[in-house]
Amino acid sequence: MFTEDTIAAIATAPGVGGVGIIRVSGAKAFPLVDALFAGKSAVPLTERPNRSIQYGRIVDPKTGRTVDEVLLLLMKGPHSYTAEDVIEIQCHGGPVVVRELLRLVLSSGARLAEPGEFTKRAFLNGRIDLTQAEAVIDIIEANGEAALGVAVGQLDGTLATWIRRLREELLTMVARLEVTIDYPEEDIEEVTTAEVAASLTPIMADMQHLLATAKSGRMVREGITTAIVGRPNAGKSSLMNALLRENRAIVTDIPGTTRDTIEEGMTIEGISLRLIDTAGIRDTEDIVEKLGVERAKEYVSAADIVICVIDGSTALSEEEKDILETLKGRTAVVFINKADIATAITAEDIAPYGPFAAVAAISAANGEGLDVLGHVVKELVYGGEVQGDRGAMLSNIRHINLMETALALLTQAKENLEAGLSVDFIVTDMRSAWETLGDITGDSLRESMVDELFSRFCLGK
Ligand SMILES: Nc1nc2c(c(=O)[nH]1)N(C=O)[C@@H](CNc1ccc(C(=O)N[C@@H](CCC(=O)O)C(=O)O)cc1)CN2
Ligand SMILES: Nc1nc2c(ncn2[C@@H]2O[C@H](COP(=O)(O)OP(=O)(O)OP(=O)(O)O)[C@@H](O)[C@H]2O)c(=O)[nH]1
Ligand SMILES: [Mg+2]
Repeated sequence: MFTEDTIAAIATAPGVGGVGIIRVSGAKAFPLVDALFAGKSAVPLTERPNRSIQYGRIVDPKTGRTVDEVLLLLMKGPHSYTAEDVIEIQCHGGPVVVRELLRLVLSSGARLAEPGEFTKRAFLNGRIDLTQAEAVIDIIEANGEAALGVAVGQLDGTLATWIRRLREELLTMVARLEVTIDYPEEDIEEVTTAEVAASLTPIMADMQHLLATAKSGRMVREGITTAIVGRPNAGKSSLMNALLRENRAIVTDIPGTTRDTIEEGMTIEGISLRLIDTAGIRDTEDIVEKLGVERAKEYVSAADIVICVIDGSTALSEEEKDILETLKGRTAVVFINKADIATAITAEDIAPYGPFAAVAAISAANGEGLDVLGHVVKELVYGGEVQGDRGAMLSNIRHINLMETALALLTQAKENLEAGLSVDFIVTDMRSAWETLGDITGDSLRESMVDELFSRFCLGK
């Protein structure tokens, strides 16, 4: 265990709430809080049952005044969140009470915790690995039920277990190769290199399998950028409002109403979407509208999903045909809008420009047909071979990059093995791959990386 400062912070969100929590962690947590606590019993907190709840008051020792009526949660290390002695002071949830209690704890010898420091201690004390610590941030920042599911899955250590197994297997192979360096008898080396090359194959397949989850993992974790495009007056802003169920964007019957892009978040099937309403695409002399049209095109090229809104009350215009042409190879949904008043365009008219993820007649005015979007989102995220919640999943770009690097190193090592290159080269690449995988879990500890990572946490976590 680390003999470090005792740290304290407010663990609950700022503002008014039912209960507020001040968390104290470190070797002095128990005596420090004891000096402020007054309950019925005179038994010191250290001698009371571990993991018990104690009722009493927090009293300012300088003035003798009661600050609040509280419950204390006693958790002795190593079985606590930080794996150190932890006391939580649960008080009434007002900003002033919470601040006063924190002030008292700090003036009694605790130091204000840095952002993420409680979780960092849990990591440094070996209770959790880096992927689990990152899962804690992801749980807090989850943008929808799906992202929460992925984060909770990572918190239980599934990903870490996978990676540790891969590392063990690599290390075994490295050891076998190193023997041939020490005893360079030709025949042993030949047999060993052939065997190692063969056993690299399933390891690399596992890594590829894990990387195959990355695309959907990332979309779930980060949300899906969805751009709404179409010609002026097609009903893009009306669609945006219908999806959000609020009058967010201005709607008029004047073509060219939306000039700048408008962004808003929503969840669909538990997955977070970043909806972007854009300026109707047309040739225009108006400088502001022209810039809006350029911006619309940029957003379309960067989007995960493009929703193309077509005005279904009149025949397909040349502008609309051009827009449809630009969607080749994209995940695109074509909504033939205004189905409540007319159906001058059918799905068959659109099909030749496809394939599209979906083509549907809708009405932004009455909401008809909009549920198609949910199916498209689900198919995009969970479709194909990768399922959402089975086994380990990669969703964090840091993990994805490291996994790709490790795989590239092993690919190199395998090629070199097969080409009969010196075993020293191969061992170097395999060791690098082993270290790189260790950066994912934090087993190959690099301090600057760890500091950077925990600084992204919020205070009190
Ligand atoms: N009041 C409160 N609620 C909270 C937390 C907290 O710290 N305090 N947590 C976080 O902020 C989360 C819970 N996470 C926790 C994780 C591990 C341990 C813990 O004591 N682990 C020990 C004992 C495990 C056991 O009893 O099986 C261990 O791992 O050894 C506690 C909380 C969510 N809710
Ligand atoms: N009947 C009917 N009218 C609609 C529907 N959707 C939009 N409209 C009308 O079409 C006109 C244009 O709607 P907007 O949502 O502003 O169109 P837009 O595509 O955002 O237009 P720009 O911002 O100019 O590019 C408005 O008068 C809307 O009331 C629909 O589903 N049915
Ligand atoms: Mg608009």
